[in-house]
Amino acid sequence: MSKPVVAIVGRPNVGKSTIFNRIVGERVAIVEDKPGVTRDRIYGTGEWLNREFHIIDTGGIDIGDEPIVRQMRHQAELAIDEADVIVFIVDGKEGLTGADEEVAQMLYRSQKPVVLAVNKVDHPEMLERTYDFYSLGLGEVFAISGAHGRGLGDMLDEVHSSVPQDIEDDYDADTIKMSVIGRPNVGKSSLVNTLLGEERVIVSNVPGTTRDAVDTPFTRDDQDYVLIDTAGMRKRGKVYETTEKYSVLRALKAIDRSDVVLVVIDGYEGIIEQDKKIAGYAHEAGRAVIIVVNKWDAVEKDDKTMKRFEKEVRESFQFLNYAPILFLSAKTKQRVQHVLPTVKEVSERHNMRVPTNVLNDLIVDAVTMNPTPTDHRGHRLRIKYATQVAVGPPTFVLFVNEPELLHFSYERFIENQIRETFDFEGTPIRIFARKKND
Ligand SMILES: Nc1nc2c(ncn2[C@@H]2O[C@H](COP(=O)(O)OP(=O)(O)OP(=O)(O)O)[C@@H](O)[C@H]2O)c(=O)[nH]1
Ligand SMILES: Nc1nc2c(ncn2[C@@H]2O[C@H](COP(=O)(O)OP(=O)(O)OP(=O)(O)O)[C@@H](O)[C@H]2O)c(=O)[nH]1
Repeated sequence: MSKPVVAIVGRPNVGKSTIFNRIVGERVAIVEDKPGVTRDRIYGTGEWLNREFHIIDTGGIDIGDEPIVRQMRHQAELAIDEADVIVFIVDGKEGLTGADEEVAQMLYRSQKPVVLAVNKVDHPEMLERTYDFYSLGLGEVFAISGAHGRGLGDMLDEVHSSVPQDIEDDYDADTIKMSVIGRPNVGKSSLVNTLLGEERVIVSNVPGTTRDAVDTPFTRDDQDYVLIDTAGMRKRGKVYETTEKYSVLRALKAIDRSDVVLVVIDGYEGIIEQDKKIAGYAHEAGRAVIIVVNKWDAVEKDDKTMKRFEKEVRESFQFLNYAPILFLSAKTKQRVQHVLPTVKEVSERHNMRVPTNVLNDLIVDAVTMNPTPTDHRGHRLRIKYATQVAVGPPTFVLFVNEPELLHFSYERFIENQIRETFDFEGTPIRIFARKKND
């Protein structure tokens, strides 16, 4: 199920980041605990009434040195193009401004669902400051205080009920949904074109999903695939589309709807921080991942170049240690024929199930080899049994005496044991501990 996208817009200083942090706060902290994964403060994941959503603070998208009103216009455009629901924040302390009115008109015309929130209403006696904002014509006005966390629940209820019903994907379960992501200019469009132009690929004209994205379904060797959001790669010439932060947003949305993600890096230019960030999202989302080193034709090579680059990839993307690496050239088509078979393989592993008895034998052996940790009180982790509870990605639950005793390093050890026994190349694995009393 794909997550709806909620965008926050509003003038500088109205409290967008404060509200963003309130909504994603704890989750960001959890994510940052994991090694190798970097997060910025503009995209986050929130959850309300059991539904997860992406949230973007458009104020953090750097749109260049422009007068405020123009920047706001770009931010609103971006929100209108990309979001399923827009949260428009205004400042109850300052009151209604001309810039607010201009943005309100754009949002109104877009016909996207808009939730209007008046921030900095820190005390009930300030409620009357919200009345002016009804004149914006956006319906209900939610009084909130980002600083005190007041009113956010009602606001999120409204966000929740404003999510359009038709954003689910409707591909059949056997179709492999894949996307090609990466920073600008690494060759994503070229790779897609080469893949689709390959012999024996039958591209169908079926339009994509109910969303604004344009997907490309095709068939190869009797396997149905769909390339998610290939139109998203087109440059549409809007100011914000050239910014780095925007390309992250596109990637996020595509990742969300995919089973398998091809993370493209530029073999000629090398790896930069932005590549890691984009790859980090694919990993966190639990998708199968293939690392594609493109433009390999342009690299001056000796017999060690590939090994050296591979080492660099492994060091830069430690959290993706399970991902196969393909060196290829979208331009000369060299080794592009390996892409779809690899996509199919990793997709199968992403959906692989391990029999419970085999899994438990493995755990017993693992514990014999490397005893479970104890804490400072001498309490030892005891794993009573394990079971696989989900696929896509394979997810295992260990039933234990005290879940807190399962530390990252032991979890990693168990993961490695699972990987040594079963071929899970290409897919992340999740392991959770649950308390089980005797
Ligand atoms: N009194 C009051 N102040 C708030 C509230 N929410 C945010 N502020 C303050 O307003 C100022 C701006 O908050 P930010 O969250 O940085 O605002 P922003 O809209 O993200 O600002 P930009 O990053 O410039 O776009 C800060 O000084 C906050 O402490 C609130 O609910 N009440
Ligand atoms: N030498 C070489 N050049 C390539 C290869 N693939 C793409 N290019 C070139 O790299 C440039 C960018 O290619 P695109 O396919 O537009 O890259 P993109 O990642 O889709 O770029 P954005 O749309 O900006 O995100 C173009 O000039 C391509 O011709 C390759 O395999 N080898």
